Amino acid sequence: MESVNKYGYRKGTTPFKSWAQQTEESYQLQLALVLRVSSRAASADDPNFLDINPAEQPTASPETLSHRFWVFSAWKNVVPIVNGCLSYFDRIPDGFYLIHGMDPYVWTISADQQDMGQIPSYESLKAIDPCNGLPIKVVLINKFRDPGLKELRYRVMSLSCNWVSAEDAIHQLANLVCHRMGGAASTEGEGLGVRWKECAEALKDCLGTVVLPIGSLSVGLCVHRALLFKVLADLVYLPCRIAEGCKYCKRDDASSCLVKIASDREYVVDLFGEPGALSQPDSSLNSRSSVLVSSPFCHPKLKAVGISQKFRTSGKQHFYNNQSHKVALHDATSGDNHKCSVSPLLQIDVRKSTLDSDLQILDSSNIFPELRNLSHFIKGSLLPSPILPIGHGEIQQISAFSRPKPAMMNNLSFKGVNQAVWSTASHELFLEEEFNIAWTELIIKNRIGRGSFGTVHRAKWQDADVAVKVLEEQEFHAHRFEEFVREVAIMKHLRHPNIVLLMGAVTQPPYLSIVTEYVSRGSLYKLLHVPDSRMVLDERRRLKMAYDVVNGMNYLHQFKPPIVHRDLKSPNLLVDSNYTVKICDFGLSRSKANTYLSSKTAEGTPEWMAPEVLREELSDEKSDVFSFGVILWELVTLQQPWRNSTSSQVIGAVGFNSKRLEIPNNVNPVVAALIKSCWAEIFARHSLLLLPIEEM
Ligand SMILES: Nc1ncnc2c1ncn2[C@@H]1O[C@H](COP(=O)(O)OP(=O)(O)OP(=O)(O)O)[C@@H](O)[C@H]1O
Repeated sequence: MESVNKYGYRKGTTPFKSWAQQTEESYQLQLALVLRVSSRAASADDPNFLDINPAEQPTASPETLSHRFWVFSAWKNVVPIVNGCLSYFDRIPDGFYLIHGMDPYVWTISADQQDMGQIPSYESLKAIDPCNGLPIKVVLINKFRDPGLKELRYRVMSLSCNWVSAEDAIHQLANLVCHRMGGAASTEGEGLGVRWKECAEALKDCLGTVVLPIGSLSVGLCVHRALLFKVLADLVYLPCRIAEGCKYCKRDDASSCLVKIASDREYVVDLFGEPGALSQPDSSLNSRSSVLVSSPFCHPKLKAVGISQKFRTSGKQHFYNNQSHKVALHDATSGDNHKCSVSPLLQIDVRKSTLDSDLQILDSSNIFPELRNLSHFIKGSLLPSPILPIGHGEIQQISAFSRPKPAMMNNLSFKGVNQAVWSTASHELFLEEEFNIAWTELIIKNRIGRGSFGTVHRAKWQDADVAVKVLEEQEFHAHRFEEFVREVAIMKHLRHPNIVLLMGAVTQPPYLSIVTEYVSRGSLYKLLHVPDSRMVLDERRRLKMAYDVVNGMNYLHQFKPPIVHRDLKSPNLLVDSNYTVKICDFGLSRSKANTYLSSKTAEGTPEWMAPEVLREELSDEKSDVFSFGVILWELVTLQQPWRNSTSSQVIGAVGFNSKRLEIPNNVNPVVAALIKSCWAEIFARHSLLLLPIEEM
């Protein structure tokens, strides 16, 4: 084989091979590709093939996905394509890239042996001299190297708290993408292709590389719009795939986005003419081979196939029916601008914001790194997962985790406690002798605080500084005792720098107590609300504190089974000598939280509580997200939440009148957006802040 450079061109020349050579290689190559794709197609026999369950899907590497997309988008009329170019399963990873101006065929037949079946590496593309006249351009998706994309992601996050339906979300995302990538256009004849080339060339010059971050493109073809839309849709877990064909252009790499709404309906999203408009997948789309977007939800009109209700069944039918892959489908353009139904998950009545007002540019340059992690928390904490209930089974589950043995333990039993209160599980739990601390081992010092469940003292235990919370009630009612057991059981398995460390418990009345590490600066609440707090705690330190809370809460929410605090508030956050924040007081707080409307309305602390908790409705990790929003508000404003309102007024305002604390204008807009997203109604928090666990 002739010597070629790594981009598939003969060194110093344009690619050239004899006709016979090309035919032979072309045949071999197509055969190999067909075999490979056929083996992929065989997976359609798997009844789960189309099920959306990302947890079970191994995540493809950026190179693998880029390669697949590149080859398929360039060769889609040569080989049969299964389920579009990027499926619902595929999340576009950071590092994904799309190569323009270079044919995968040329690359493949001329690549070195070790590069066969590979995409040109990112490094080799990055090393191309942009001035060498080659038509190569690489569009990169990587939020870490792309401030434009980062900013778009923040904007989507901030928009998401106002979305009331999937349709709303799609509409705003499509507008965002369209607006960003050159605006609406009815045909590519309007010069978009030319404008894209000009924009790409200018960027190449300006950036000094052929690698163009997608967020920097001011003009985008349909394939770029589709990629950007999918990236943003992935961010908010809107099921989206990219398929061949586009209503507006006839380019080889024409692509469109399809979104899945409800469980068995998918629609093509318009990203050009009428951004956000949805149409049936079998509407006429241009592509090189007149192939229309085929959809497992939309059976070919050539054959009468019954409508299947089930996604899985539809998928199977789609793949069993050979013709559905590449058939020029009946043009069903009439009435294809379908206004989709609202997903039940999203049917809530929250305020709608106009896109214009949301399109304000957020200055990403002054985003502190900590903010990335705040978003991380909001995302991470919202992963769908069962809540830790308060029954015995869960305690057993928790106790399956191991705990290092403390240096010295005694053998106290529970003689003083009414045996009737012991359930089997909690009894077993407490019989773990390593856990008990004798009251006599504690050297009690000054009193440091008082909460609704007891008095807290500073003490020494085995030369360590500890805090001892002596429970108010020592004559235990069964219910109370279980609360005590619960808090201890939960805490004893937790190990995290942002969670107060449990040392043990005194389990013998009249000294029933919980012993934790001593955290020297006391509560965050006290620290924030003293007159010179702004001097002591500069903004960066306060954001770092928010990040600590994020970290600790993420740990609790990721715990198996997840732990919901339910009473997250600044008085329950302790600050150590290094200003590290540690979360405390969970366990008991769950039951306290449940009783606000019934018994504690007047004396409780509803200022941090989520509306659903105040209304005594079902709550989960998202309730903690709301409370975190209040803490973040306290950290940036240094004000006390609802300072001039009584508890009952707060319950009425937040719980029943959708009122929220005011965010002053001088708050960093990114932080303000984060706070607002924490304060969305629970359904919006749930459905649209289901964001991936990764750094923003
Ligand atoms: N481990 C600790 N180290 C240092 N100070 C602590 C520790 N635990 C609690 N405190 C202090 O004791 C105070 C009372 O704590 P406690 O957890 O009993 O009540 P609370 O959280 O303030 O109120 P409530 O229990 O009603 O929610 C805290 O505000 C804090 O200042």
